[in-house]
Amino acid sequence: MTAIEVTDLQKSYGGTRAVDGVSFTVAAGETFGILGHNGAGKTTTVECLIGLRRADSGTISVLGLDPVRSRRALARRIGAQLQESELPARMRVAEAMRLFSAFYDEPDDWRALLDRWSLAPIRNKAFADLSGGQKQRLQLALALVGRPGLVVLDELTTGLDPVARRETWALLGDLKAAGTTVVLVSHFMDEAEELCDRVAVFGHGRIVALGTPRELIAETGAASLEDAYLALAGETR
Ligand SMILES: Nc1ncnc2c1ncn2[C@@H]1O[C@H](COP(=O)(O)OP(=O)(O)OP(=O)(O)O)[C@@H](O)[C@H]1O
Repeated sequence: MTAIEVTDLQKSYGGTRAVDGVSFTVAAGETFGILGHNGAGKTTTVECLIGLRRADSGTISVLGLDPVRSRRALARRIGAQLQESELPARMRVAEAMRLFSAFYDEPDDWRALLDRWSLAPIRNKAFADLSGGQKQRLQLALALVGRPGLVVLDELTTGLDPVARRETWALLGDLKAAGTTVVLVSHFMDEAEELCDRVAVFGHGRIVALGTPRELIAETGAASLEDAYLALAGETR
């Protein structure tokens, strides 16, 4: 089954072509990585996927829905952790979890999620007083509280310490085992190699390579996805 189908997506901001004819599909249960240099169009693409931005042209289907026309219906079925999303400064961790769980018909147990994401000890802290990594973990727990079938994670582990990063990988492994479809935007090639079934390498608003990490490594004759990425990225500059 196909979870996401994107065909010839185009999006410009004024004179800047952020996304310039991108097409890809993501199968249900797949972990799909979106890689690429700063400004390659990754965030714009995922924002179009979840209905936060309207594409100039092209078609997008997410869980069988048009993300712009069915934005509210889709919001109940997907979880998103985006770069730099903010909560009210004074909102406390537990309060945010309780509030978000109320948006969904069959939410996960938010108290259990606090434990799972090591947020229980800071449950009474205000959002403004959290460290960058704590904010990140909270955003992720909030993205999962509705038990979504699809999660979109933009720079999931940026700002996390090495231990928290590995813990997050393990939790993502659990999500995958539960059959959740994951779209993961990342600058970490070790993360993409470990977690993703397939990756798309973006360059200047286009997909310049798409395949399993193993395929991209074989195609470029590299020793790792990081080396394969550097070889591919060199071609896009
Ligand atoms: N709101 C905006 N207004 C104008 N230009 C924008 C806007 N958002 C993004 N852009 C431009 O669109 C292009 C693609 O940006 P986008 O954020 O999608 O890239 P990205 O691959 O996610 O980058 P990064 O890795 O730095 O997060 C860039 O040239 C960026 O400057």
